[in-house]
Amino acid sequence: MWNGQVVRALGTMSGTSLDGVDAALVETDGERIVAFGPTQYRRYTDVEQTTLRGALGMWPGDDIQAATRLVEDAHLEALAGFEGYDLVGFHGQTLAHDPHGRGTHQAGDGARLAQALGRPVVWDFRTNDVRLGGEGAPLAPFFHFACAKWIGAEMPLCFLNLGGVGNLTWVDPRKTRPEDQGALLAFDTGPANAPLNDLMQQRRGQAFDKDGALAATGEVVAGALELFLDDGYFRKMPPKSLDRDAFSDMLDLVRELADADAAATMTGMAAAAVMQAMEHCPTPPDRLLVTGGGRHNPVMMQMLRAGLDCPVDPVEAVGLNGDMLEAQAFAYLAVRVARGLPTSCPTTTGVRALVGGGTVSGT
Ligand SMILES: Nc1ncnc2c1ncn2[C@@H]1O[C@H](COP(=O)(O)OP(=O)(O)OP(=O)(O)O)[C@@H](O)[C@H]1O
Ligand SMILES: CC(=O)N[C@H]1[C@@H]2OC[C@@H](O2)[C@@H](O)[C@@H]1O[C@H](C)C(=O)O
Repeated sequence: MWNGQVVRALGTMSGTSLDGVDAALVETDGERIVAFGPTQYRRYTDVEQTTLRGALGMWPGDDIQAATRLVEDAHLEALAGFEGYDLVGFHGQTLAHDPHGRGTHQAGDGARLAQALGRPVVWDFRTNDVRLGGEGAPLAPFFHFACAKWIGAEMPLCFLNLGGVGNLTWVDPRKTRPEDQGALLAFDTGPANAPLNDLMQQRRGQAFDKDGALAATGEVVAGALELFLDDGYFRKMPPKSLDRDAFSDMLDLVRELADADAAATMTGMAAAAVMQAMEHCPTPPDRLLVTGGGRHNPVMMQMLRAGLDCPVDPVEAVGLNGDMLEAQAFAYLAVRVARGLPTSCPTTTGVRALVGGGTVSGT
């Protein structure tokens, strides 16, 4: 399908923070980014968020009909305003991720979306990778490689996504293709915003620590931070990936702390996980470009800047859109799947061979 042609692809992402659906248009042939197009955000209501939260950890066959329906309907609303696109990359909502056990589960039926939209929909991006022994995540790295080319980078650099979970991609833009040996190294760094959000919900009834306001008034408690960094995940060599709630018991580490110190310490944990992760880079990167909601948190950004040897900037510094990068990634990956190009490789997910993840529904 579309061999070598530039197509207008719409990508969607409903991330681990459960805040809403991002949708973005990318013009690409599946190799080169030609242009970025319009974007759209459709927030989940509080009721919808509660339903999704209740479905976390569930698998196909469990009682997830309401969650699945609302994910599909929210996507249809997010996509309703777009015109003139050729196909859709539909990530869905990850409810459970256990790549070495039960697999990986993204809620939402791409075939239903294809029928409703009258366009081909590429979906279920992670299962093929897991079947071939991969982590099934992260998948954005092949897109990060294209972004590195798009910004004209000449030396190795890193992309860091600070979503619910953090993930890091080291890219060598001197390579020709993302699947070339030595072009990419990628993995999940650890928890980023998800446990901090859970803390804010428990202690303050707020969805997140806006602008790091609470953390800014507290102190990082070294003992709790050390216990956190003792976790075997940080010593594990990449590739490696995480479920949203893999570190949910880290809330116990700050249970005795006052709210502000607890928020500062959890922000410090997210930053420290990234610092540990940077040790795995094959060569020191020229710079670290940050995407995802955590780049809006000045306390988290300041901690990263203080702890790393390279410049740390939001991706906006190079003209990219940090709120939409993941949605754009799934637009790009959809075109790769449609063209039969790989979307992951041994150094991004640990998969045994190059694999193109995803099912194409509709014509
Ligand atoms: N102004 C802000 N101040 C502090 N934190 C913020 C701000 N804006 C967003 N965030 C954090 O970013 C989170 C949303 O990030 P993002 O949308 O990248 O997550 P996601 O895509 O759902 O996650 P993932 O990439 O893990 O799937 C919010 O839940 C919040 O914790
Ligand atoms: C299983 C799953 O949905 N993982 C997400 C999650 O959110 C961030 C991190 O954990 C990353 O591994 C991945 O998403 C991004 C988009 C990825 O696959 O690159």
